[in-house]
Amino acid sequence: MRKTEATLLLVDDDPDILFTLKVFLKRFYSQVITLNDPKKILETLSASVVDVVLMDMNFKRGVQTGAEGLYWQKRIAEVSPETVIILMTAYSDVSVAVEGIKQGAFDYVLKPWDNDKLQTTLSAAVAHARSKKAGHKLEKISSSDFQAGTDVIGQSETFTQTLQLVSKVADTHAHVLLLGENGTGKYVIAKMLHDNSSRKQKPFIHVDLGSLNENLFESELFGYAKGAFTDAKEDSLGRFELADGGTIFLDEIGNLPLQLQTKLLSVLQTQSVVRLGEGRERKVDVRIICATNLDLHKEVGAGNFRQDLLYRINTVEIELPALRHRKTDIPLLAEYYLERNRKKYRKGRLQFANDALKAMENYAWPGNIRELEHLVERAVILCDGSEIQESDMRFSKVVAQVDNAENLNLEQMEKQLVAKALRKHLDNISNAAKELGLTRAALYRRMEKHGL
Ligand SMILES: Nc1ncnc2c1ncn2[C@@H]1O[C@H](COP(=O)(O)OP(=O)(O)OP(=O)(O)O)[C@@H](O)[C@H]1O
Repeated sequence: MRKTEATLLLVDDDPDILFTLKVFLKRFYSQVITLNDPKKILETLSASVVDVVLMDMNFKRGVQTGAEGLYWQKRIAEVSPETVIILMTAYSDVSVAVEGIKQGAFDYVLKPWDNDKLQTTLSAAVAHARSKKAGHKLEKISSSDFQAGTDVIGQSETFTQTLQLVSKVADTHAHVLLLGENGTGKYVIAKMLHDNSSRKQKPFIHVDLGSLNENLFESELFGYAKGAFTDAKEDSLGRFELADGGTIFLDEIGNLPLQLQTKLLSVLQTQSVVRLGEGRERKVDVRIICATNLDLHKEVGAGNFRQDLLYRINTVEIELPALRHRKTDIPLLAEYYLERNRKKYRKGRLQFANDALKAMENYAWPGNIRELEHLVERAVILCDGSEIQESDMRFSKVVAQVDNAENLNLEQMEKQLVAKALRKHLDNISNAAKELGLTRAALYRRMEKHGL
């Protein structure tokens, strides 16, 4: 078994407990440090990057108040805010551990511990430590090296809660359903779930179900045997088999026609696929993550989506907030994309004027982060001076009214926006899609839906 790259720090005054824990945890984690004296915690944190501290709450014989544990928890948070803390306590002292959680500890473990439960808690804590680090990169925004598409930006309360949920479920087998408007980061979060799971060394396969027609659906997902149809010159693996041992991300699942939903359900039930033109079942070990911008519960009510399929895929539902509902993240994201594009287009010093930042915060962002990304990129390209003004941002006027018009029928609003973008770009799909913050496939689907 491959060990997870993570450093754990175990603190307990009982050497036997430290020894037993260390022997067990060394099987799973690359580095396990032990301390029998909490006074050495701060020194250790300054010498090593510690992902998770697992700490007893009482260090003096006969003292069971937990006050020491709470004290050290606070000190750890001050010197190493990215480190995640798990408290260890006896059953009789759970109330103190709960107080620790209120003060920011990730979780607590009861003594005597159960090895499986301990390992589950620790792996969730390690995943959480990773997402904390990802969020923390923000503070280094002007100096960090950006890697296209890999940073997950956001510190608002709403988004932090989402990340906490992500870290809790990442390293489990739970099927996850990601909900949220276009461009809210469903793909990014799906990848994050995979990267923080024990499947991370195996493939992450993305399938845009909305762009597969009925003919392609089976051959793409389940594969085919040579001769299954005219162009099938040789055997071919489907996406499920490609994802074996890893994760398959079924995007736009809400757009899957009913007859294909039945086929997908059968794969999920049997955990096996049958290649087109072949009789035998092939077992696959795949974690399923699905995403949609539709309200699937409503779609079930309307008879457009199978309830049994919904229950198969939504063990955990994670709702990604629209950008207009995480306003404090707008300047962070804008700065992030400004810096990235400034480097990409080799521009010198460049910053947002106050009016541009204000306008961004007040804008409705119907295309969410993808729209912001495109708008900032365009502004960086077009801006001649060293300050991006509101006028460089080119917000869509109709879109700007969306927030005030939230009570209006969203379908009508969407139709209006799509029609306007098409008119403006003289039916050029790529440009209209870019302006709306949609993929070309997503725009086509909306055109079809609204009969445009
Ligand atoms: N938290 C984030 N920090 C930085 N960039 C982000 C974040 N979330 C999303 N993005 C960027 O926003 C864009 C859209 O994200 P993504 O494709 O994950 O959204 P989506 O919800 O899957 O969209 P759609 O529903 O249209 O498929 C991507 O370029 C992505 O890199």
